[in-house]
Amino acid sequence: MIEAVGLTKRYGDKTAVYNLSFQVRPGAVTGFLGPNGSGKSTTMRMILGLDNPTSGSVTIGGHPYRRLPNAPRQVGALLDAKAVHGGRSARNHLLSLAQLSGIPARRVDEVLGVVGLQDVAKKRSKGFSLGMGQRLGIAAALLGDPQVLLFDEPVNGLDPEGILWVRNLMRALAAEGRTVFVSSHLMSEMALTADHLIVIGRGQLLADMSVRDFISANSADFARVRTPDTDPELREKLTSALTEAGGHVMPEQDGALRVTGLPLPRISDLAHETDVRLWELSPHQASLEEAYMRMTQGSVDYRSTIDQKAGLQQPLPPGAQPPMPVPGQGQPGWYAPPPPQQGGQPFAPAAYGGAPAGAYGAPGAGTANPYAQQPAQPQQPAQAHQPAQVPQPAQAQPSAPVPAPAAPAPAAPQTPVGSPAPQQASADAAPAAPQAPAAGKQTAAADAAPAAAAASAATATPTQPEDAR
Ligand SMILES: Nc1ncnc2c1ncn2[C@@H]1O[C@H](COP(=O)(O)OP(=O)(O)OP(=O)(O)O)[C@@H](O)[C@H]1O
Repeated sequence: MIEAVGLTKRYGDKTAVYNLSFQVRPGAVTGFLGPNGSGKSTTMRMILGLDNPTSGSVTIGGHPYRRLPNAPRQVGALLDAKAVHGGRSARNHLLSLAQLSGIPARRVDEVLGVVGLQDVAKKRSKGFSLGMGQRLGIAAALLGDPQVLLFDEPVNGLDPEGILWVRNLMRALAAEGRTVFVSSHLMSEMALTADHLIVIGRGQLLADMSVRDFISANSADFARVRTPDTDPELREKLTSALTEAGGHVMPEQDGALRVTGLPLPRISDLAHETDVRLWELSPHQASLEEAYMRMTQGSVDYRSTIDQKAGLQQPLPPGAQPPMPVPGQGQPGWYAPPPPQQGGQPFAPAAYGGAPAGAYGAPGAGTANPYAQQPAQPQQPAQAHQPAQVPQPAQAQPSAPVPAPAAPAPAAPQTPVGSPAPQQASADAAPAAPQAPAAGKQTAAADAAPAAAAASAATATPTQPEDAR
């Protein structure tokens, strides 16, 4: 179990993490969510002993990482997949990590197979795509068969098959009783992968609850009502009747109505009484993304502005109107989930069918390796959001966001890990790191542990303390 108590980290006058307390329990996938710059990576680095807390503490199995007996064999992590020595082959990279911790070479080949890189094992990693690099980082995290795993944006750059594979991997690892802590900006993915969520905003805890509770607490159920497209008057008539009855009606871009405040039978009765035919009346629960937007909208530091294209466009002629928003492409200030079955509601994992095969439940074991033919297409990680709004009044948040500290310093943190390799300073630290971090990837944290990279991936020790689980 990972336990943070009053964890605070300041960089000069920038408070990256403030008074954060939470537990990450074994046997579940715990998602770690928060807007850009909210402190997720900083928190993970403190968990791994790469940054010292300004105050508070964080332990794994009751010990700070640096005092964990044989830490590399208990904790695996993927923090920065790009931080590898590009001149080394994937196999040699893993081999060097394995040798540090006495892991047999055959384990290297095992994890290469688990992540689907066996066919490119001898290729230099500098030629790897983003997704292939992520797979290599995940392989390094798995190398030691650790009980505690941390993944910072593990699906970044993975293709759909890779995303599905990571989802199954995380769930399989948790099902084996391991502690799995994973950050992601992909809400739809988190909804399918995580059991529990820890949400932070501006370094402070916003929520610590199950995914189901999080969605219930931060969204309102609503009904979707559609009247015949052929008769717009019916829509107006029904809107008036529903509003008079105390309902809250919002038009959706495709012409349907989103109704809150009235139960479905009442909506049906009102439609009947006003002689309005319905083409649809369906119950809906908001998605995790919508609930997340609602919770974190007050904690977003970096927001897009409208691109005015100053001096680059002809002004509109007098009397001309700017183009209307295109249905389905969104419009500022309005966030409506897509219609059901088109991404608005998470697909049930069972929909993917079939038990995953292979180690850690990796699907497609034994199938052709896509990397032997062509690299994976990187995909956009987090989307740049317009400030999202949902048509419900904001819910009370469990805690107020941290008062905005000093001017934003969006410098991305760098980690010295090429593998999961958190550094270790204790006397029982693993030998010095065999890998030279990629250029520019040296630790930026002045208080990072001295170099003695303990590959987070190391063989499982038969004497792992139970409390490390
Ligand atoms: N070494 C550092 N020195 C100074 N400021 C830092 C350092 N590391 C992080 N910060 C700042 O701390 C804040 C939290 O950063 P962090 O990288 O932990 O956020 P994050 O939630 O991981 O963001 P993202 O989702 O964009 O990866 C940011 O404002 C960042 O600029």
